[in-house]
Amino acid sequence: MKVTLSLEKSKSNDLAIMVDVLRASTTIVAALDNFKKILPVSDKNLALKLSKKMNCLIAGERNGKKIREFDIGNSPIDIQKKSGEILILTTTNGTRVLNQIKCRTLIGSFINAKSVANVALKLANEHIDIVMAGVKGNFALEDFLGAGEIIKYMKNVELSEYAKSALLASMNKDEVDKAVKDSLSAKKLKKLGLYKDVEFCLKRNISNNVPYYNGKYIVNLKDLRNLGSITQSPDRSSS
Ligand SMILES: O=C(O)[C@H](CS(=O)(=O)O)OP(=O)(O)O
Ligand SMILES: [Mg+2]
Repeated sequence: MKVTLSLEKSKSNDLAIMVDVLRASTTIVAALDNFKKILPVSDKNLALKLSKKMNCLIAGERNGKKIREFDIGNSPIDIQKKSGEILILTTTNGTRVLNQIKCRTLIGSFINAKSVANVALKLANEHIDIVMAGVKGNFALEDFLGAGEIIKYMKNVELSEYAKSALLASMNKDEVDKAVKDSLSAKKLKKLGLYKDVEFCLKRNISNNVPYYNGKYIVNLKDLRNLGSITQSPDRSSS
């Protein structure tokens, strides 16, 4: 099994794991405790229109700040106080990057690293590409270290040098925590009074949820019973 690392766009036709530690991936993992499925939307006006038409909760932000007309922002802590059938979500990077990936896609973070690694190894045929969301096309340290945390749980795989670098960089938990807390994304969230989200996003393996994006919705694969239905890449021609 080959494991590679990319920024924004995926190099795999087999399986991708999208990582957006601060905060979209963490919010998506946390939201699946109380929502059946999540509709990731890239455009905020479309998201608002859909939420009215489908009469469901809408969450999202731009540049870290809650979008004014939305019910909540992109906080993994706040989303745990809500529940429902469908959640509509749009964020600055994570949902946009998700909609650009054409192969089967899981969503990973620090809070579900072990579970997403295990499911990825069961689902992939030969190539897992971990796709860092980054920030508006730029490298984001927290996504690199989050990818490394996931790779930690992938034994007997062939790592690219990029993937190996992420693994090496994520070995020391205290150093990882300090680096993420000092990251540009974390500093932005701290300025917005959202530092508690940063601390939450650094918790290790508090969730077994494994979000899977089927080209329309994000659903939870945690009990593995659904695996049989997703052996092939979804048809994303319409998205
Ligand atoms: O909502 C977030 O924490 C970030 C905002 S920004 O990228 O730091 O401006 O968005 P996300 O899509 O979760 O990376
Ligand atoms: Mg981010």
